[in-house]
Amino acid sequence: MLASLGQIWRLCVLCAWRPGGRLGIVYFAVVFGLGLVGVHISVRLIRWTADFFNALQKLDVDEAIRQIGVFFILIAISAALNLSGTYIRKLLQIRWRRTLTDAMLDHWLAGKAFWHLRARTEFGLDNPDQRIAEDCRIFVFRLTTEALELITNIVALVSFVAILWSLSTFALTFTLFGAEISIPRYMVWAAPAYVAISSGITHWLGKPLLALNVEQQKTEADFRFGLARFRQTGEAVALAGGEATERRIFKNGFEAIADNWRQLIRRELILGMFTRPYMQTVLRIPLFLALPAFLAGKLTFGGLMQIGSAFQNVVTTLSWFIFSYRDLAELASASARLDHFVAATMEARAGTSDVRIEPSADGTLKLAGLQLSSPGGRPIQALDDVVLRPGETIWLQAPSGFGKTTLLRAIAGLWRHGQGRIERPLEAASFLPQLPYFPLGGIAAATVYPAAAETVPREQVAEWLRAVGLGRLVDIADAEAGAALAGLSGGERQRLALIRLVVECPAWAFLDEPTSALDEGAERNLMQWLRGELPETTFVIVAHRRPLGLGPVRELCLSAAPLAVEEPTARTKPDLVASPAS
Ligand SMILES: Nc1ncnc2c1ncn2[C@@H]1O[C@H](COP(=O)(O)OP(=O)(O)OP(=O)(O)O)[C@@H](O)[C@H]1O
Repeated sequence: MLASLGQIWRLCVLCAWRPGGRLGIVYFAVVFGLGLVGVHISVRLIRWTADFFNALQKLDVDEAIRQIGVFFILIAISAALNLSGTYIRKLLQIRWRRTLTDAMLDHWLAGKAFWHLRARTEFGLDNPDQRIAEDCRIFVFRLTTEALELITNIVALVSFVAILWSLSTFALTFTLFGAEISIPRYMVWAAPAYVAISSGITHWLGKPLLALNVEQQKTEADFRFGLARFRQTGEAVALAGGEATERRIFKNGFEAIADNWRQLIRRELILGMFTRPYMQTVLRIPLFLALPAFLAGKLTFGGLMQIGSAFQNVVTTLSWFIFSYRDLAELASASARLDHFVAATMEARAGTSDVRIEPSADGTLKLAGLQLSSPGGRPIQALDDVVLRPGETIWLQAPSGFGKTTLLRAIAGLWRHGQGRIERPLEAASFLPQLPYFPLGGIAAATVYPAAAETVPREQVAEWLRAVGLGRLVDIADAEAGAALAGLSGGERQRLALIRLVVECPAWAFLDEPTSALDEGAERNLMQWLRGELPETTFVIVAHRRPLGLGPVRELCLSAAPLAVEEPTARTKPDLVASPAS
């Protein structure tokens, strides 16, 4: 309980104290103010109940008609308050959802936490995308609804108890085991006692809902992610004929949803078996309790209805916890997931590493004592100390799985597992991964990524596209690129991605198998064009064959780390072969 309150508080600070979120506090105050006026109207309605029923008892037609008019005015005000309160609350919800989503995106992107969190194993974080999209929505929606109701209910409770106190002047007198017992103002004590017992039962019955809600959100997100991933990898599945396997995976994913759902609805049913009759009886109980006083002539008919109405309001207000239990459980589970998300991103960012990255004083790239390993500690690659000088073109080669990509990740500052020192020039470096990423948007946006499409002149983009043999994309450079990009061959994608280097114009470019899908002629032409565009750039290229078209190449050969590759012929001694420039 205290842990949940702490989580909710931390998230509230994220919503309300960020730029754009503070105005939400004003909205919150306005909705709260409207809620207070609403409480006042409810109090007035209790008095109206007495006036109206007393007029009926006295058969006073004029007064009864006047009270009907008063009733409609009160209801009209109440409806206006309710509608305007709901409208402003929704404005508040979108505002705080935006600030909370911004905060979560900041946490996810800062310090490349998203990269460290990409596998759920290391930090135990599942579906970060769902936490940002869905849990932020649930949290803000539930928070603004439940918190406002809670505060308004507390104020309302004070008002209604005061009325009940002033009306319950009579005592309940009865005989128990020969002793006469009298409980003064028993209507006032009956209400909290009734609700306290009921709340205890509700909490006892509904407690498992919290864990079940968390699990439900996780299974739903896993299923959705599986479908989205399938959409992206459809071609591989179609070619492999993997539909039956995919079907089985989806079936298992949905079974996990359905299994948890069954447990959830069973638990809700058990809770409902208590809360449903409670909701229905709560409106009748006060009449039964006040009946002795009415029959003894201590209350008028109007007084009976008024006290019944006051009691109902007290009990309904006190019962907020019971009625809202399911929603509160949802708020608590969304808070727990978001809080865990924030903690995991902070932990991922703060993670220390024995692979030290330091600025290089002389513009060279130095690797010293570098031994990278897998997250589990298995040595991956071995490399003797080496110095790479500006202006060189370096070909980094080794058999598959020896750790070439991992080395580039370490140089980029992403890979933390292992030890050693990397001295890097401070100037901008560009990294091109094996599978280039294409963002949503037009061809132009995909071409100049990560720069924004608007920052590069259209004619320039067209010129580059023609230069790499993709002139046919020029006419649709601004159109939605989805279909056109899906139709690009592997080699065409690599050509498109290489344009990005020209946009960035880096001092150092680290390329991971940039031309693996191109024939030698196309590779030579493309790389000659690239060298012409980037005469000063130092290229470090991971490839299985000697890069063409970039002039003299220095070859670095990565060797297997001890026990890194389970082959009978694997070398056990690290060795580095640096051939002279050729
Ligand atoms: N996140 C990870 N967790 C565990 N092992 C990993 C992880 N990433 C890479 N590895 C392992 O590290 C080793 C080196 O992988 P890497 O991708 O660097 O090889 P590579 O030389 O680039 O291979 P290829 O030429 O096939 O692309 C492999 O055995 C791989 O399974």
